[in-house]
Amino acid sequence: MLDVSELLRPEPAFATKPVVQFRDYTVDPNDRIKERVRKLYHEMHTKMTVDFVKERRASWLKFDKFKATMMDAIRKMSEFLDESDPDVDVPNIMHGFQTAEGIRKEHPDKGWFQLAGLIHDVGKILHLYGEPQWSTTGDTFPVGCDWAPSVVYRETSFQDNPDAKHPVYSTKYGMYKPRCGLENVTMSWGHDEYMYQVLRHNKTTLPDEALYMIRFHSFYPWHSGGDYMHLCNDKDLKMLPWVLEFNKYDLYTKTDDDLPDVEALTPYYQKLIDQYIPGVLEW
Ligand SMILES: O[C@H]1[C@H](O)[C@@H](O)[C@H](O)[C@@H](O)[C@H]1O
Ligand SMILES: [Fe+2]
Ligand SMILES: [Fe+2]
Repeated sequence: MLDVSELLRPEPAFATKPVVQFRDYTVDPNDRIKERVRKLYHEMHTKMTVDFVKERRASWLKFDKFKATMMDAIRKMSEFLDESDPDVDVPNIMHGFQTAEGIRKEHPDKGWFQLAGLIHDVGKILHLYGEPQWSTTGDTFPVGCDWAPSVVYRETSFQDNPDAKHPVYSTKYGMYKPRCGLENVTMSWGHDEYMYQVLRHNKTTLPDEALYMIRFHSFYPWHSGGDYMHLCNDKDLKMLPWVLEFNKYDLYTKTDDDLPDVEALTPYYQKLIDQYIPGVLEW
């Protein structure tokens, strides 16, 4: 018999555990990691307003905070543990290399894709320079319009967000026009948008597909939830398959057990950095 679920989203052979065990956001007060995750999103969903995002963008998008090469920034991720992630309990540097190596195995010819895998979460360096975890990590969603049903903890964690009472922001389209395109949508502030903007500011030669994956990889309510399609234009729909291809490696290579040998892999990825985003960058 044909199993339709396999047609919809085939389970990748490389997944480090059964796919249903990833992204488990059920609530369990006795589970240390589940409580860590729930509390982080509660704070995010309470405080992530249009005004907050405007203010953070105005500050971070000056790129006057520090200077570092991409490899230095990657190495900094060994000091960072993502508290929003139910599937990872080791420093984030491991996850970057796991993602990149997963991509490299199946797309050996696409250096740009592998590099996108390595750097996609490096925007979390925000936290090492003062940004709280709740506005650095976690899934993203548009601000300035109603929160869609597939946002995690949608029913229980937005009650105290001031935008819930706003006459425009609380409506389906909010401050947006139908099919305005995601590039014209203001996303919740976090590591995706920051990394995308850092790459552009520093004139990366990575292709559009890579930039798009990086910018929207945490937008699960869209790429996996199927929500917010009313804000998408043709470009977004054309890019969606790339975001989903990226997501396979981002999510299913996560494991705390089989950790990559960062030193041994560094020379290979340094070459890709030299090709696509060389030198000292402004952050
Ligand atoms: O907890 C994770 C983590 O913060 C990831 O980096 C982000 O991309 C995911 O969307 C989120 O669920
Ligand atoms: Fe991420
Ligand atoms: Fe990631």
